[in-house]
Amino acid sequence: MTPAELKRAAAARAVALVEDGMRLGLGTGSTASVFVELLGERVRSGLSVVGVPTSEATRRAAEAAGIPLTTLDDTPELDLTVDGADEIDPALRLIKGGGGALLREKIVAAASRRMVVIVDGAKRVETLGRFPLPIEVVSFGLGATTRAVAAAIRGAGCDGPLSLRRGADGAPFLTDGGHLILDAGLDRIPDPEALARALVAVPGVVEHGLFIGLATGAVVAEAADGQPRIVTLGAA
Ligand SMILES: O=C[C@H](O)[C@H](O)[C@H](O)COP(=O)(O)O
Repeated sequence: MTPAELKRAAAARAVALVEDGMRLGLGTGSTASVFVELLGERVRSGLSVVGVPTSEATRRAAEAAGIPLTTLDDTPELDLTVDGADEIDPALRLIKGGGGALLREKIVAAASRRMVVIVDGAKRVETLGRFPLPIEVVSFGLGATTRAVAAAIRGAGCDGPLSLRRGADGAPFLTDGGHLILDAGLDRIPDPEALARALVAVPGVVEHGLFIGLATGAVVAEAADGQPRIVTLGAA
């Protein structure tokens, strides 16, 4: 089974959780984009929902799929957000932001009663940190902010290189909010809560990719005898 087939299986299972009239958060990334595509098929068959996209890319995909969109200004409380993740641990703690959408994703997840994560089995880890942790920062004061972030990371019992994310053209990657991303190669994050607290205390840090206490469930698609096997975690 390819990762793409597993992502599709997880997304298909999550689409079945959507009920008529729901207000949805629409995640970002390759797995969430399959969810948006499949949700669009249900909408075109008569399902009535509204969605808040977590990125400009998802906005474009949702519009193309015919999904009615709203904003958190008009719809400040959502019923369900479905989103991918870069890592998920047994406590449903996540690393997100590999695609740079972590800020809007976290705002949307926090506004949702439920957040269901859709991943292929390779994203499951015992300890978060193998995937570099994205940290969104403002460009003003980047040198000083980077030093302060490094100190916060060490203070939380972690260590590893910080690198400024760049696009394919070599220029610094800019998020939808116009910010920069530092990727922290930590390998292991023994205390994600402590690291999260330390990072948000640094002036210049806008958000980080640790999602703690936000996911209420997960749909994990694993390969078993050439077929996708769905494992659900939490309430999913
Ligand atoms: O910023 C991107 C998001 O957090 C994605 O949900 C995450 O990177 C997972 O993406 P994918 O489903 O493409 O692995």
